[in-house]
Amino acid sequence: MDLPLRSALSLLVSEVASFFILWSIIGTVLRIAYNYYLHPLSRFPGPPGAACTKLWLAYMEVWKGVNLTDLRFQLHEKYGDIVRIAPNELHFSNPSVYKEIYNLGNKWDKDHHLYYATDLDSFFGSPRYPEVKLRRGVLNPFFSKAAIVKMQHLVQERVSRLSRIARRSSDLSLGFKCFSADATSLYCFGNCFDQTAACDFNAPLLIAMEQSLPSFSLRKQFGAIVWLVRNFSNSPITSILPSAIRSLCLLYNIIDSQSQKIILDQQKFEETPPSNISPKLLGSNIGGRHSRITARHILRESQVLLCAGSSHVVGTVLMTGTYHLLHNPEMRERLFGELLTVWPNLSQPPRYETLERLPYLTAVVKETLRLAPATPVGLARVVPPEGATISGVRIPGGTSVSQSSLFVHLSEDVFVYADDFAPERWLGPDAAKLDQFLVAFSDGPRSCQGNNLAYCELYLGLAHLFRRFDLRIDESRPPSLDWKEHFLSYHTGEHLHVFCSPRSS
Ligand code: HEM
Repeated sequence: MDLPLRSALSLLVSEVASFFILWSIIGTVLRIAYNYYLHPLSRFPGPPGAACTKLWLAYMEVWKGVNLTDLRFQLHEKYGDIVRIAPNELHFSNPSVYKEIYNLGNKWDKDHHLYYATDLDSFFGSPRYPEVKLRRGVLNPFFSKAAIVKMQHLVQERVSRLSRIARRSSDLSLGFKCFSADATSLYCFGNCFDQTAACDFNAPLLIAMEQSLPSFSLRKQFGAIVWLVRNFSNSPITSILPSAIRSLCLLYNIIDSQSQKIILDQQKFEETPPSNISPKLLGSNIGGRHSRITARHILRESQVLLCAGSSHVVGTVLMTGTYHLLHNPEMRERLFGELLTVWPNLSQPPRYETLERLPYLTAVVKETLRLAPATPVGLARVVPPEGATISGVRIPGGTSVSQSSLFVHLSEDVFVYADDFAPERWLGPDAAKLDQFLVAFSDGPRSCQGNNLAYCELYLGLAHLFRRFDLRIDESRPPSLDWKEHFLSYHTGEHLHVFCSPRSS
């Protein structure tokens, strides 16, 4: 190529590039100006940065390392009950608003900006209610109370194993997660992942799950990460990625191999049908984007059911309850005394239905669910095109709205001394009124589908631990409940190490 032609071409390339750069700068400035001055939400209070761009939240979370839950509380203190936390997003603080957003009448979509960081292919991450309705329908009988009661021996078996394995100074933060992963995998897939067998509960699946949580903030901003992990989790390229994303790749690989086993066993499942989820999902016609569920979908569902849905959350709740009980000897003794009334002989553990009727244990379970930061994130929903009235204010269609359950659970207007662990509050004369404010499983058409299984694991987990063992915190490693929001709560403090001395009778 001769020289004049080459320089003409490079001039053209640089002019086109400058044009696009200039155009995107003008576009960004115009978008920011629109968001700030003309956007339908511009009348709502909030930090100016949040009104201009959703990168403000990313900056606070990723760059400044702020815990989003703390930030929400601070913003409400400064700006009032309704805060514009992103250009198109409102967060509400008044606890009475929760049921206005999350209720059976509102078939509102989940906001895909939040959920694409989970996995849009799983039904948890799938934003549109009509797409998941059929799939929820297929699984409903499987997660019903009656089904859980019938299959409780699977959970009993795993909690007994946890009790056999717990030893001197056990890491119960991990132990509970292992128990829940085992119980859920056994219940859902007929195939126990046997995480409790790992030495000192250092199970690779649970460790990878925990260490991958901080990647959530990045995934939320850069959807490509989810795609990358999903398609290249085995590739050597992953070695150059940040450690939280490497853990996510590892998690995918572990679940992938476990799920392959499930899929291979499918034939066996079909011959022994009653208990597991895979054959019910596999091949069932679910309509929507995917007309039939394939083996690949099972992988996605397994990941959500096992990690986000179950082991991490159930584990966090059990750990929080145990932590508080171990710091309150009177409560521990009261619980033990009540358990003795239905479980006098150690070798004959009661059934779940019996435990469920114990008032104090029930109060402990409720109080634990209230205080544990199970899902601290604001579960964002999109207001339908016709708009909606929330908290007496007209909200335009297309707005993303949310309220973190912590704004209900920690509200002093609802729960007196809300920061204190006080199971007694669930036994007083006003207790029945409080039930509507326990929203750990959320509410409405996208509420937790595994809540019956979760309750079964919580009752059996706490009852077995406190009946079978004399427990004492390992003071050489003082535990802390500190955590940071990464959709779920990421435990940043020391794990709960407990001396577990088996009771003789
Ligand atoms: C204490 C334990 C648990 C808590 C606090 C909890 C809480 C929640 C919450 C708040 C949601 C709503 C999420 C959203 O709106 O995006 C949810 C959804 C879900 N949970 Fe749970 N969960 C627990 C245990 C379980 C268990 C054991 C399972 C089953 C193995 C399970 C399965 C699910 C599923 C499938 C969904 C998605 C429902 C949908 O998107 O339509 N969860 N859970």
